[in-house]
Amino acid sequence: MYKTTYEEWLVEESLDSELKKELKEIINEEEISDRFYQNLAFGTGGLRGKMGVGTNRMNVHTVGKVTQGLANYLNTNFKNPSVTIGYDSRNKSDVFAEMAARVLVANKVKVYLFEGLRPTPMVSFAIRYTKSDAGIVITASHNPKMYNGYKVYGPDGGQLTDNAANETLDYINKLDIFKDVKVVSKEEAEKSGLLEYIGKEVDDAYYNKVAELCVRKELIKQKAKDLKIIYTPIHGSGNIPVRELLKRLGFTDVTIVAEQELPNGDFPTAPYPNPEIRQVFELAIELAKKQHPDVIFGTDPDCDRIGVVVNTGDDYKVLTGNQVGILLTDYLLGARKDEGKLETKDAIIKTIVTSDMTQVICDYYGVQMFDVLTGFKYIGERIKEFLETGSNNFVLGFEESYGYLAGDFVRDKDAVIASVLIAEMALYYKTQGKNLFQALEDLYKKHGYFVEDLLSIEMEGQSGQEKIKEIIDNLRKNPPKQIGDNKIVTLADYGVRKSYDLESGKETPINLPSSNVLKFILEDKSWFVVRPSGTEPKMKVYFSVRGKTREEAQNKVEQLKKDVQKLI
Ligand SMILES: O=P(O)(O)OC[C@H]1O[C@H](O)[C@H](O)[C@@H](O)[C@@H]1O
Repeated sequence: MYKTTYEEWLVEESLDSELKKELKEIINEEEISDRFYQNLAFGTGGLRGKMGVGTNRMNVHTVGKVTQGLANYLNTNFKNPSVTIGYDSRNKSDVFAEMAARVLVANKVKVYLFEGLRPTPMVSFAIRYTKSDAGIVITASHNPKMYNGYKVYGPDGGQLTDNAANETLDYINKLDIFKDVKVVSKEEAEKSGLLEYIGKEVDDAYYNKVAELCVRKELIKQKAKDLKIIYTPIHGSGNIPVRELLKRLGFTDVTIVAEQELPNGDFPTAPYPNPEIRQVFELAIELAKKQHPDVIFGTDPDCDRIGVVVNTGDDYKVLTGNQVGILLTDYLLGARKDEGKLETKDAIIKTIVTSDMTQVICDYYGVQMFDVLTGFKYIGERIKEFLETGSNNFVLGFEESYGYLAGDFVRDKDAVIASVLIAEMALYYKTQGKNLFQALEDLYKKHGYFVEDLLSIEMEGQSGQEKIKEIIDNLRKNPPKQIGDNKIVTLADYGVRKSYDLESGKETPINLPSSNVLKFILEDKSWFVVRPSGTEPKMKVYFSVRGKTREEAQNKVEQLKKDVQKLI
C-alpha cells in the first residue's frame, strides 16, 4: 500500500521542489515505508511528527491538507470564520504558518498571523482578543529539532475538543493531498484583505493581563529588584515576553544565558529542548556559579513549559514539575488567605498522573481539587465549565510535565505567567529568609513526604506502538495483585472508565473521557500509572509514593520502580 502512495508522490508535479529532491534521494525501503505507511495522525493535539517528505511527515503538503480540512470544518460551522496563527522558533515553523495562512485565505477564511515568533500561550490569548473561531500554533513544543507540529485551538483559546477534532478529521480524510488543497500565494493573500498581521497591540494587552495576576503587588513593588534571576529561553520564543514582564514588574536583576538567548531551530546547546531534562540547565548552572542567582528559569521553545533551579547555598537543585506545582499551589492559596481572598469554591486542577500532595494541600486550605486526564486541554475545559456555571474560582492548573496556568485569559499552560508567579513566590520566601527548596522542605514536614518519579521507555515506529499497546493490554487483562512486597488494592482503568477493587471485585465508574491509561493503587495509597505518550514514541510509567521521612519515601519509590520494571 505505502508503495503506491510513494510512487504517486514520485511523479506528482505539484510536489514542493525541495521535498521532491529529498524523495529522490531516499533509497532505503524501511525509510520509504515509514514515511508513507500512514498519514501523520491528526488527533486532539493536532499533528506532530518528524519533518520531511512523505504522508507520515510534517511538510507543506501535510500542513496544507490539514488546513484545508480545518477550513472546511470552519466554513460549515461558522459564518465568515477567522483564525489566529502563531509559531515558535523551530526550523520551518514560519514556513508552515505561512502555508496555513495561504490555504485559509484561499478558502475565504480571515487570518490573524503573528508577525514573528510567539509563545503558544500568547496565541491562546490572541484567539479571544481577535475574536477568532480557531487558532493554530506551529510547534513541536519540547521535542528534538527534527520534529514539528500543528496544534489547533477552539474559539475559547483552549485546545480543540475531541468532538471538534473528530469532525475536522472527517473533513481531512475526504481530501486528496494534492488535488483538493486550495492555496494562494503570499502576495495574493496579503492583497486579499483577509490576511492581517498582528503583534504589538496584542502583546501589550497580554502583558497587562499577566502583570495583574500577581498577588502580593506591594511586595513586588518594593522588593522585586532584590531577587536575582538567571533565565534561559533555550533558543525559543520566551526570550522577549518573559524578560519584558519581569522588567515591567521590577525584577531588574535578570541575566540571560547568552548562548541560548536567540531563537535557533537547531537547538545547538540543548538537543532535547525540554526543561524536564537537566542538560538544558548546564550552561545556566555554569553561569550561576559566577553570578549566584536565587533562581534559574528555563522555558521550552514554544514557552509553555518552565523548569526551575534553586540556589540552596551550596548547590543548584533542579525542582521537578510536581514540586513547582506543589509550591505554587500552597503559595497562591496561602497568599489569597493572607489577603482575605480565599474562598471555599477556589479550585486547583491537576492531572491524574500529578502529585497527590496537591489534594492534601487543598484539604488544608479547605478548597476543591479536580483531577483530569493528561493534557492541558482538559484543564482548559474545566476552566471553561467553572466560568459557565460559576461553580468554582480557578486558581491554578498544572501538570507534572512542567506546565502551569493561572488566570482565565489563556487556556493552555503558560510559562510566561508561570515565570512571573514563581518569581513572586521566590521573592516572598526570600524576604522570609528561605529559598524555594527550604520552602518545599517545610511543606513536606507539614504534610508528609511525597516523592514522584517517571520512567519513559522509548519504542520507535509502528512496531514500537504495537508493543506499547500489547504491554498495556496485557496488564489490563491480567492485572497484578501484588508488586514486590506490596498488595495492589485498586486498578483504575481509564480506558473502560471503571475502577476495580481487586479484592472484592467491586466496580466504581470513572467520570472522565476514555483514555488508554491504567493506574495501580497500593495499600498505602502509593501508585503507578502506565500510559502511551501522546506526543513521543514512548511508554510512560509514573510513580507516586508517600513516607514519613524523605529517606523512607525515596527508598519506597526506588523499590517500586524496580518492581514495576520487572513486571513490564
Ligand atoms: O502525551 P505525553 O507525551 O505524555 O505529553 C503530554 C503533554 O503533551 C502536550 O505537551 C500537552 O500540551 C500537555 O498538556 C501534556 O501534558
